[in-house]
Amino acid sequence: MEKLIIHGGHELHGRVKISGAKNAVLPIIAATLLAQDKPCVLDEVPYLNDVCTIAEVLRQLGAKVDFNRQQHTLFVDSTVLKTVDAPYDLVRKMRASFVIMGPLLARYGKAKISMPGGCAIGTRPIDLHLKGFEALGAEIEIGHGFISATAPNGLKGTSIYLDFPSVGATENIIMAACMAEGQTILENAAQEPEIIDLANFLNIMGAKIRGAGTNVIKITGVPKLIGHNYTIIPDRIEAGTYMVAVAMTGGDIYIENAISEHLKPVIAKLNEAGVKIEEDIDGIRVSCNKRPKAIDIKTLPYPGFPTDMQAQFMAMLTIADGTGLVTETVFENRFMHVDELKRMGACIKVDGRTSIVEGVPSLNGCQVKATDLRAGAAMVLAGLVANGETEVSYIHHIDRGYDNLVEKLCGLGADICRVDN
Ligand SMILES: CC(=O)N[C@H]1[C@@H](OP(=O)(O)OP(=O)(O)OC[C@H]2O[C@@H](n3ccc(=O)[nH]c3=O)[C@H](O)[C@@H]2O)O[C@H](CO)[C@@H](O)[C@@H]1O
Ligand SMILES: C=C(OP(=O)(O)O)C(=O)O
Repeated sequence: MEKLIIHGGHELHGRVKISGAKNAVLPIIAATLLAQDKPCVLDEVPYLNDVCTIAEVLRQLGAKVDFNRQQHTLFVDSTVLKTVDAPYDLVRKMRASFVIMGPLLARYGKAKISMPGGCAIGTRPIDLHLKGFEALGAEIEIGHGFISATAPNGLKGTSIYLDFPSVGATENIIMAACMAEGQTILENAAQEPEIIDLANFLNIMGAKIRGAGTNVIKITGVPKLIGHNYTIIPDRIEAGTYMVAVAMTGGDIYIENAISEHLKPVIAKLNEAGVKIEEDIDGIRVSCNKRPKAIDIKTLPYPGFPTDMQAQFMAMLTIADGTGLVTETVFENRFMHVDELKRMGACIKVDGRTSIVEGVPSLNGCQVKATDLRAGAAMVLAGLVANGETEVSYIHHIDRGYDNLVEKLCGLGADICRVDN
């Protein structure tokens, strides 16, 4: 089993370049399934386990997929597919692969996908995706671990109100509606930058989508989409993770590619904690020369504070000056990092959806595990400031979402390596 070994206590200095966004590239790779003519070439594709998994899902459907890891490009030719069935062994590896249902349904009027199931951070139902498909005229059947959707006469545009601004449901419904007859109006839609990136890609392929990035998205169906090249936006959560790293270790780094517009709540909260942040068009400079101040955070859908930054901020609060409250409203079980942080000497009490984090002067390195992707990032951050050695296991979770983490942190002066034993 691979592990990360970290020796804490090094300030971070230098430059780090942010990779393409995991949560943008995954639905965009799914969207390539809509291209009936011409292949797509995606640029700034991060090398992540999740990208490899969805690429494999597309290969199983019959697409030709070639991932050039060095160039960060992904070639996808989905013009001819051989099946619309996605098997359990791949979908279970990554919930986000369920986002292929919308494009398959739009293009073929049918799709059969293994139930994605829950994951460590919550039960993560897909009822909103399915209600959207049904509103567009699809019939849904669930049985034997699979979800089948059929629309033999094609999908028809309609009005859909999402009970919650689900990111995945917004993406799946946009893609399903792209080739539906007439107009679809999606209300209470998710507004994340990754939704805008998906809509931009679909529009370049010939779709007619307006309003992405607001809570009302209008999609006018078109008969056909054509493959195109596209560059993925930088990963705001990766950028935010490096920002918190400096807040914890001290130092001064420049984060190339980071888009401050996408990081407003993260920047506001770091400012409140006393971290210095300077924004320009090429990136963000972050510096810190004292212990961060305790702050309160509450996760919310975009443009609120991102749940995918909650664990990293909690790691920061464990060594902050004062007591901070962390309230998680998006996922019901996203506090698994608490027990791991406590192993390192953190002082945290959980009360329902809120954690009360009393900052301690220092953490102590020990053996901990990555219980999910961002919890794993939080353990790495804690290890960067802890006394002595921290060993983080179950790092396959971290490899789902951080491109070249070890190399990037070493480049900033951290003492971290990957070992296999
Ligand atoms: C690949 C990807 O983009 N993943 C992101 C996406 O996940 P994902 O798209 O799964 O997140 P959603 O926005 O759908 O989920 C948010 C909440 O809505 C609930 N829900 C969702 C769908 C549904 O049909 N029914 C339902 O009840 C979920 O259980 C959860 O409690 O957005 C999350 C919220 O910002 C992020 O943490 C994930 O990193
Ligand atoms: C929860 C996350 O991702 P996913 O939806 O892919 O599990 C995440 O990126 O933190």
